[in-house]
Amino acid sequence: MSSTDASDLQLPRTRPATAVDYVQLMKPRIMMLVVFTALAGLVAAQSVTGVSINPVMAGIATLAVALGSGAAGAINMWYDADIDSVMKRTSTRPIPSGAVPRDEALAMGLIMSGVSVLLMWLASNALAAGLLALSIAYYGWFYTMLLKRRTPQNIVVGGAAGAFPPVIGWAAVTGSTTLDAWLLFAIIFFWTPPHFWALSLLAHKEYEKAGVPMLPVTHGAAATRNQILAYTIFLAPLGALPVFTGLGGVVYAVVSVILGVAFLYLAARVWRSDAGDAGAAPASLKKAKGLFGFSILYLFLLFAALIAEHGFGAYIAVPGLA
Ligand code: HEM
Ligand SMILES: CC(C)=CCC/C(C)=C/CC/C(C)=C/COP(=O)(O)OP(=O)(O)O
Repeated sequence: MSSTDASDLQLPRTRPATAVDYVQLMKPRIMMLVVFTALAGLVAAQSVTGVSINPVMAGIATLAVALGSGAAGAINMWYDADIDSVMKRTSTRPIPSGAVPRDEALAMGLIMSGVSVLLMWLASNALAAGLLALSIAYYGWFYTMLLKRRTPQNIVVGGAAGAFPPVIGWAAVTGSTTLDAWLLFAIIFFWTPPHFWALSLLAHKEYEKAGVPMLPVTHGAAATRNQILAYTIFLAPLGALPVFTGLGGVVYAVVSVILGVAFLYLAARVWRSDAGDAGAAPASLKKAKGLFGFSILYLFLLFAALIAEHGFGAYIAVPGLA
């Protein structure tokens, strides 16, 4: 099977599926961060614009983002079953391990996509629902089916899928988007390359085996380390930019500057190392792993600072009682 055609791979069921398998199909840990960034957009929009939505509706809109993210994950696993069977990291996923048949994962992904978009529409408005549909299609179709197997820029262009959630949260409140919402989009967009390429330095042999043209496979580890540093140099000040638009206050300013400096330090350590090269020192691989782990903490803390600053008070505000 060519790595650009996965559509007719058959993987028969070889063991009964458990609830855990269906949860895993939704990429739950990634879903949590996706939901968190959407929640930050929702909370910040209420605080900045003074518009508040019914807390039950806010809860349903947040649930819709979770369902949409899970749906996109299931569609990704349906299409990528051939790649996932080849790579050690992904070989125990529900489809390659023979627990869930591919067509079942696809059906689940499609049904959940429809339900999530409909829920979002009912709970908020057409713009938020449209943006949610766009991000599901962006990850499930554009990134997974068109970009991933074709170009080493796959995750740069495809990264936009994961950058939509704060904009969706913002739109769910106001029915529109502003520069601040797109600034949050830009932060996640420029965060994605260092996030993923740090991991790809450790996993490049696996991607090579699976025929996926990730940057270290096509351009080598040194070029990947350069790109990681370049994106981080751009991301660090970008992460602090909300302070200058009024979206971020003192808490956000302190957090974003500390996080930006730490990210730069860790990216520079990887840049100076031989991580990803043939016979790389174990210490270098540890540095790349450390950068990958920190990238997740970075995004979590940055958006936690936004939520802290704009306050859960706005999120739970009951119209008429505020
Ligand atoms: C094109 C974009 C992205 C790519 C290619 C990518 C790739 C990956 C990969 C390969 C892993 C390792 C998973 C594992 O070890 O099994 C991972 C982990 C993770 N990613 Fe990303 N990611 C992307 C975007 C995002 C976004 C937008 C978020 C959330 C906002 C995110 C959140 C996470 C989290 C929380 C983990 C750790 C949980 C886990 O290990 O499953 N990622 N990512
Ligand atoms: C609201 C909404 C629909 C959000 C969806 C966006 C979303 C879940 C983006 C995450 C992108 C992601 C985890 C890519 C993983 O790459 P991969 O699939 O190549 O990684 P893998 O090798 O682990 O499968």
